Amino acid sequence: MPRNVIVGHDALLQIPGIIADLNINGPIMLLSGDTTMKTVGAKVQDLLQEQGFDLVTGIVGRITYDEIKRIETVVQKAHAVLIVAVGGGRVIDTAKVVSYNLDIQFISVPTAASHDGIASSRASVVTEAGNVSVAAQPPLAIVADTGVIATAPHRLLAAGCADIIANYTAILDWELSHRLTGESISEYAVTLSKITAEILVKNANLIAHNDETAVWIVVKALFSSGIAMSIAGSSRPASGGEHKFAHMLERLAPGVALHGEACGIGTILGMYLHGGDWKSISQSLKQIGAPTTPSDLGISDEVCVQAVLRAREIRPERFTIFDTGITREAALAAVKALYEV
Ligand SMILES: NC(=O)C1=CN([C@@H]2O[C@H](COP(=O)(O)OP(=O)(O)OC[C@H]3O[C@@H](n4cnc5c(N)ncnc54)[C@H](OP(=O)(O)O)[C@@H]3O)[C@@H](O)[C@H]2O)C=CC1
Ligand SMILES: O=C(CO)COP(=O)(O)O
Ligand SMILES: [Zn+2]
Repeated sequence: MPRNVIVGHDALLQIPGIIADLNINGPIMLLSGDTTMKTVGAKVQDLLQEQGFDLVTGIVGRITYDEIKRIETVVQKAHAVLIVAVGGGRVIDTAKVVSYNLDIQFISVPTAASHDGIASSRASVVTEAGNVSVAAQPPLAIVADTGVIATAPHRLLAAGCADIIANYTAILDWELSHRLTGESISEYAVTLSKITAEILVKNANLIAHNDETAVWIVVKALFSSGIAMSIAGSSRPASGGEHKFAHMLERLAPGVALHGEACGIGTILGMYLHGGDWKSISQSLKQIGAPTTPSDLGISDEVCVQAVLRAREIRPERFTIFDTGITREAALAAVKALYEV
């Protein structure tokens, strides 16, 4: 669990103080993304350098095992003793794995409320066989500056909400697997994951505004969902069939959707296949401003059908509704239903 969680306006200003309290003895590695390095990354760099910290910077690319190895080498060459990760989910996940492998601490500084990996002890790594969920280091501290995050495009905030709404089907899938395959389940993780999604949906009208209140609500939900994953010791409470669909969609149509956007569509499909209230999932996503159909993403229905049919190829050991022998006709019907709301 993170030791320090700071969420609020101008939270970035507290980073030097947090690091000073650690009494570290050695350089700090600041990791960021291509875009975020030029804005928030540069701001954090200035703040730390003004306080005299010895700083090395690095840009993180696509999160693959090769990229993780590359960053590990950079961190080792710099003799860095702490990582400060400033960026979206990709940057934070990379820092989590690198710090775990090198046994050093890291601080999570999300620049967008776009994913629930802000606090979790898991990371999602892209491999040839699809995304794998690996054990990683939870952050020592989380610094979420609501002022900064509110300036990110609304698309990112909506994607974060969709990543939380995915908890509904992630839990249904986990319970299904518990009943059918005897997979062990954690009542605490299930309850926290469900409540997180419910609170978020209850506040959907506030989130549509994209102001600091909205960011505050979403960041708290992302944090809470990450803790559910840490309790479970796996991403199960927040990642079921809808995530397998999303990871397959990313493979079939790379870069067309943000992670959370693909998960949101996967959640409607998963809920439809479970026979649950998929229309209300779709309505909540629409209210928040997240995409709900393939055409919203600018892809064909057929790609979406293929992602439904091939979702079971991702992490086959994780049993979900997408692993129950879905026919092409059923997949077509599910994708068609996306346009009904
Ligand atoms: N470990 C876990 O439990 C979880 C992990 N994930 C993982 O997280 C990733 C998804 O996270 P997501 O954040 O959507 O993806 P990215 O980290 O790829 O970020 C998406 C885009 O948003 C940009 N961005 C970030 N912040 C800002 C900002 N303030 N202003 C403008 N642009 C910004 C990034 O720029 P830049 O070029 O700087 O990167 C990037 O281009 C996936 O890899 C997913 O698997 C998701 C959920 C849970
Ligand atoms: O994205 C996640 C939860 O939102 C977890 O990632 P995985 O699907 O890779 O386990
Ligand atoms: Zn996710």
